[in-house]
Amino acid sequence: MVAKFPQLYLASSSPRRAELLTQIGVQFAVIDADCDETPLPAEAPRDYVQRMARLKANTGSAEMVAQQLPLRPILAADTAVICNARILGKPRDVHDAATMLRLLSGRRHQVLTAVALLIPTPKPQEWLALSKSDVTFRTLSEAEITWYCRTGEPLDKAGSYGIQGYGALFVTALNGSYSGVMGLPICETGRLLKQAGIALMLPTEN
Ligand SMILES: Cc1cn([C@H]2C[C@H](O)[C@@H](COP(=O)(O)OP(=O)(O)OP(=O)(O)O)O2)c(=O)[nH]c1=O
Repeated sequence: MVAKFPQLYLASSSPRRAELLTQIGVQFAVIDADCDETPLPAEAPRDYVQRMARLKANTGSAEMVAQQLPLRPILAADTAVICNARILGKPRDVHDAATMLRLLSGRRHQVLTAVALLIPTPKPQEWLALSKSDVTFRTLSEAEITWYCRTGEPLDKAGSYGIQGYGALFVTALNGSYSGVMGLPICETGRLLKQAGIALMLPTEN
């Protein structure tokens, strides 16, 4: 995504995040924010996603400086699935994906997405938001898990499913933010952008 006059940089390789940001009319350019996503020993899930979102935003900021790009706000996010107190990130391979799906089968889990917004100038500032959603899966058969893993959809997604894809076939209930589960909670992101003074194409308030 290359906007001619970007309002901000999206520090993310997630096509879903770019899609959701486009949905709300933000002009942005994508910047690299590759970092180590290993949770710390005994790290609480909400601390983990918030730390990751901030780390991605800071990595994006360092990249912006290294590439001598014009200084702009940097937005980043992190999504994790929490089930039985375990943090489920993206699977290592199809076997890992199948193990995660067996764990999620017939259960309710939580999806946490943290969003970080870094304003580099004139005075560096950081804003954070957290979206929490509960998602319930129906019971999945082994044949369904095998089929779903073969679609390739689980491989780049936290918890090994995409609510916006075939994964929706497994979801019996969602309490929270659909966009948050997909990787970028729109309402919370809009609020952060507004707090930071980044204009959205919304009607002006009197
Ligand atoms: C649960 C769920 C996750 N996901 C995705 C959102 C995120 O892209 C991904 C979680 O991994 P993240 O590490 O949050 O993000 P990412 O590695 O894809 O991208 P980046 O760090 O560069 O921003 O899982 C869905 O697309 N649908 C879903 O239903």
